[in-house]
Amino acid sequence: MFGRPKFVNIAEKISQIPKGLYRSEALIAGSWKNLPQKFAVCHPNSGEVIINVSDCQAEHVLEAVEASKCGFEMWKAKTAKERAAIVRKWGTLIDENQESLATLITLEGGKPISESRGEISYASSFCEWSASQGRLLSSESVPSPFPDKRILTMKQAIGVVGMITPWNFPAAMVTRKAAPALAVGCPVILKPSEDTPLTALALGELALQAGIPPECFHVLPASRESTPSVGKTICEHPEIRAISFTGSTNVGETLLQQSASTVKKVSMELGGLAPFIVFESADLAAAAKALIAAKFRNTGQTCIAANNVFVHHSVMNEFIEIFKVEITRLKFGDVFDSSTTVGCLINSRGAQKVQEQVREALEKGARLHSGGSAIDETHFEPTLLSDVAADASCFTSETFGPLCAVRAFDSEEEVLALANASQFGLAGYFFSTDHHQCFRVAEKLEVGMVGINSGAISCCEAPFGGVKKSGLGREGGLVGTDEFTELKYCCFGDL
Ligand SMILES: NC(=O)c1ccc[n+]([C@@H]2O[C@H](COP(=O)([O-])OP(=O)(O)OC[C@H]3O[C@@H](n4cnc5c(N)ncnc54)[C@H](O)[C@@H]3O)[C@@H](O)[C@H]2O)c1
Ligand SMILES: O=CCCC(=O)O
Repeated sequence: MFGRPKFVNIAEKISQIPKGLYRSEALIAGSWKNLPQKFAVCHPNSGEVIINVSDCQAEHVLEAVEASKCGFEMWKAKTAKERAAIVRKWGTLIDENQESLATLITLEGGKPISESRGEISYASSFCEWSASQGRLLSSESVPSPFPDKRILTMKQAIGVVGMITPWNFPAAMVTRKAAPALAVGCPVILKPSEDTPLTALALGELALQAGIPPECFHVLPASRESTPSVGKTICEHPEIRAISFTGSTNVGETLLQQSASTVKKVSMELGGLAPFIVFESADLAAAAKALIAAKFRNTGQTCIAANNVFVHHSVMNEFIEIFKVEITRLKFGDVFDSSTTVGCLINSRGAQKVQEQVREALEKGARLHSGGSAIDETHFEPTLLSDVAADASCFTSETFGPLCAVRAFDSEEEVLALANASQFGLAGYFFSTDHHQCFRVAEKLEVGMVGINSGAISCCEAPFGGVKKSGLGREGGLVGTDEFTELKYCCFGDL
């Protein structure tokens, strides 16, 4: 099960990607800018440098804003149908280049290649969905209380939008934001994660090929050092009317503060601490399979990953035995092998965090059933702990790695209190065959998304987002375009 990761021949992988999709320059107003300052993008599997990428600064944000101002006038003047055709084409091109884009994700993010292919399908689905959504922006007429007046509301594109995205879904987090923004008429200035800019730059090339005007899609890679000033410039620029961020809650808080002076519309998809509850009536085999999906997808580096697993004490032993068998089915190792299901962590800090959480949980009395150790700097064995103390750090903070931490509970009230004690509220999951309980618990869990007898909840048709410190706003679903529109009320008088 736990094979050693294989050496990846980076040059050979790159040679399989069409030249136009392998970019290291910034994309501003349709020009590929080879900037003198660069930063290294590495393959997390080995730490080897893939390529040095142009490092944008605050001045590049200003350049992109200037272009976007003209872009906005031109793009919003198009019909929704014209924009939809272009956004849909972007999705088609993403699908057509699935293998190249998946290779980039795996090279720079270390995601197992089969999951990277899945991410590309997920990413393109937001283009197709948003293209349709853009055509359905509705106006409403509400009966007026005055006989000579009429009330009409309309949704209008908000303007230039700044976007900052994470490394864990370097394609899907871009299209989940950019496709709806573009579909309603907003230009996009994107700052991708410093760990995974290559996927975003390839998406930029495909956006140009699809016909998105050069003034309307800019990709500004920036190093860890340059990112704070690039982010601050995006947040404080008065011409950028909305910011859409996905990433950690700490950074989200900073961006919220920085956006205050220009009173921007903010959309924040932040960290989670998802409870996964197995009630006594649950189908344990189904729950174990779902927990594998909810925990180990992207090697545990998912904002909606099951983090705090609660199992009713009456089924605990049986559940652990079933789940241990499921863990042995995971295939850990070479990220370019299509059968690999668990890959590497984004960097050595990710692996050290998991190691530290395991050490502390064991010290506090947890039992180790499987895994428990790092294989090398970025690879950590899929790990199962039970009897985890409620105050262990793997229960109080996002693990973001292949560690499954379980504790027992006695009653529905107790487990809801434990689950809702968190400051976070992104996703939650539970398994039960008692339909009364299903409704009760779904209503009482303080999260933005609930999986009821399901561990896989993401799709473009559903509204993605959290409550409490997990964020503000929703992406996808019927409301995904709302983040990029303003509601205008028109009062027609003297009629
Ligand atoms: N809710 C969601 O939809 C969702 C989705 C994916 C990831 N996440 C969360 O993201 C986190 C992991 O991703 P990460 O490590 O890339 O998060 P991160 O917050 O460190 O980085 C996210 C992005 O913010 C940028 N950034 C960092 N500091 C900044 C600053 N001072 N100003 C402006 N930008 C800055 C980074 O360069 C990156 O592009 C986890 O907490 C995870 O739960 C949430
Ligand atoms: O990591 C967060 C995004 C994952 C998802 O969209 O399912």
